[in-house]
Amino acid sequence: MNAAATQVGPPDPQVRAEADARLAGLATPPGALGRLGELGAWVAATQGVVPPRELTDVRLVIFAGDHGVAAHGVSAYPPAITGAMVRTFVAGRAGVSALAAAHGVAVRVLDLGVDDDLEGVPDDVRRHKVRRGSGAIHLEDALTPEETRAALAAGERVAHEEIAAGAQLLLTGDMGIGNTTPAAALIAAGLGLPASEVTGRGTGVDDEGLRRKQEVIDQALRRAGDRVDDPVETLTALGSADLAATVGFLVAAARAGVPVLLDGVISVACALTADRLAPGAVAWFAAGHRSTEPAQSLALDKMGLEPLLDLGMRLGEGSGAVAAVPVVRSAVALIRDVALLAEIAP
Ligand SMILES: Cc1cc2ncn([C@H]3O[C@H](COP(=O)(O)O)[C@@H](O)[C@H]3O)c2cc1C
Ligand SMILES: O=C(O)c1cccnc1
Repeated sequence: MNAAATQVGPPDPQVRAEADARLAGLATPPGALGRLGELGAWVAATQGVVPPRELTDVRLVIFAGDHGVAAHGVSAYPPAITGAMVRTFVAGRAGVSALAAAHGVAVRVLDLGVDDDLEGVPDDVRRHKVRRGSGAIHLEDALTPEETRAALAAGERVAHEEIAAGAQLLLTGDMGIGNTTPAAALIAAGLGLPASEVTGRGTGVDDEGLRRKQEVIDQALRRAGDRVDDPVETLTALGSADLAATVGFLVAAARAGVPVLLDGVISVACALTADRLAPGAVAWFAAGHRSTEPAQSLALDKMGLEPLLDLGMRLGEGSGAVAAVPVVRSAVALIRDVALLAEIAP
């Protein structure tokens, strides 16, 4: 991954204009499709064709890893859950597995930094591993600079593999106890906000846990200092292997011109960081849902993204993105299949 920020061009503006014109000509009153209309036009522009093709190949990649902060009282659950959930994704029995099966979304889980060797789990899951666990970000860097580069490159490689295999729409998911802490820190760093504004309850910490989590984020931001001005340095200081890989994946998808549906606070923190690394990348992203985590809404506002769903979800795993796939498919069906008013008007 080239650390120097290089601009990413938007979905084809001419195709977008053609899609907007088709939308305006459909046998529906202007604006009657609401945001479904705009969403269909956006998909057409990302594909470079009007009407857009049906989204038959939709793929979710879940990046898993452990986080040193999890040993410091920032989560309602113990770190051992991370490895157990990786095995549950492999078995197809997690929350997101049920949604993905219902909506025809392929799921791939990758261990970038789980603090467990995950013996017996398929090699494909483990072959991108960068390290076991990431540093406790209030006390030390999450990663070495070499590990950050390796994780960014791994995410980039995975995006290219999925695109080469035919992905038309990509989704990102996360698994890692404690990961809402580095995600909130990345958002605080990217938006220049204090810990008090970005900290949420994650898996459901009590008031004492929330206070500890805010202190950890505050201490981490103070420790990182002005390194937060650089997105790669931010990942080294405040991120993790799984988050850095997600950033690499998002940058590569945007550069390759493949649209991405984002999930909750972890996915959105990585999208914000990807857009800092590759300005303009955000034009290839849509927001699947609004999470209850405050940092997610702050980052979505900053990126100008309006979530498709608002169901009070706070699961992660890519679940909010997968739940929004039928909405995206609905948008495509409308702009593809509805007659033009000119064809039917007497
Ligand atoms: C059983 C279980 C399944 C999950 N699936 C996703 N998460 C979510 O919760 C964790 C983040 O929240 P925090 O920062 O508070 O630890 C991540 O693992 C995230 O993927 C889960 C958490 C648990 C306990
Ligand atoms: O916003 C999310 O995706 C989220 C919230 C809480 C816990 N895990 C994930």
